Amino acid sequence: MSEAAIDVRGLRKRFGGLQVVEGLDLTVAEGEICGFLGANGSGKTTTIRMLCGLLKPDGGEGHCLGHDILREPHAIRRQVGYMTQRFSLYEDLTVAENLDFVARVYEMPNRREAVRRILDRMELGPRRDQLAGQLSGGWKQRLALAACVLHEPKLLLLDEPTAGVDAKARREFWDLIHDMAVEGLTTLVSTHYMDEAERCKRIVYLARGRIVVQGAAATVVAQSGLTAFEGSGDDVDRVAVALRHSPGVEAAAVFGRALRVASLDREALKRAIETRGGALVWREVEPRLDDVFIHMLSVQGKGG
Ligand SMILES: Nc1ncnc2c1ncn2[C@@H]1O[C@H](COP(=O)(O)OP(=O)(O)OP(=O)(O)O)[C@@H](O)[C@H]1O
Repeated sequence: MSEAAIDVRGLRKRFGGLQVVEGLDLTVAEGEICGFLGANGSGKTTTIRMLCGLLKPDGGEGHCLGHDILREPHAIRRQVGYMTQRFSLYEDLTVAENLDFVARVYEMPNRREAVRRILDRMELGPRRDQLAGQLSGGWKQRLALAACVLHEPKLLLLDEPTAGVDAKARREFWDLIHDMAVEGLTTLVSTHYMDEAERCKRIVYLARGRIVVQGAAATVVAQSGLTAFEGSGDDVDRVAVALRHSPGVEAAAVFGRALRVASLDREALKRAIETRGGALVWREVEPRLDDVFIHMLSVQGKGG
């Protein structure tokens, strides 16, 4: 069993009257890609900032990369690459100049070689002399990632790194994360995208500053207890409206000519389909990760 890169217990943080993180235990193994999920405001960013020593927890203890999170935040910061939601690049500097600047901040020996290596690694070489401000969203994120890993951190903390980036660029960004995991880099990444959650070895779901579910995506789905049905036909939108307000139906979503419904209450869901399922052709399907998250978000929304 590999050593844990992150191992914290009972983390707590309060802002004014708001308890944002409340007794959070988290272990992430070395080389693991761990997805951090949860509704807006559930405490993901706050946790990430406590882990990398940017924010002092009110309580709790533990280690990040073998360093005590309370006593050795500086040592942790040196070995962590942190990409914030609003990563700022110097738009009027070129790609290479931005990276050279970061290398200076980290006082890296042999800066020129380090920048050349990372440009190659991230396939940014052909864009090295382009102004950062003129890059597309996907390339900007890739440059931001390059800047985060330039000093060869052991842990990457990525806070919604691909928000607003197109599907191809997002997929390539994740390919890079997986390539680096092979070399032993640990990643904790917050995301609201289900396809990204499915690319993590393990996901951790946060609600009101506590972990409520964690495990491999397939395990989380299998343990959810949800039943899902799919109906197909011409009248899906009208049937969706009718079903959405039926007892026992937690979610009803239209995908093209298919209507997907899910519930924890199998019998109530079947009754709803029988009475309000219209002329659609219905079949039971496997629940998916998005069904599970919509379920958890609705439970939270109802104060559960
Ligand atoms: N410095 C701060 N001062 C006061 N309140 C804060 C501060 N930082 C965060 N909060 C509040 O703490 C709560 C949790 O915020 P946090 O950014 O950790 O959530 P999140 O899960 O990352 O959300 P999102 O998915 O929207 O990024 C929010 O209600 C936020 O407004």
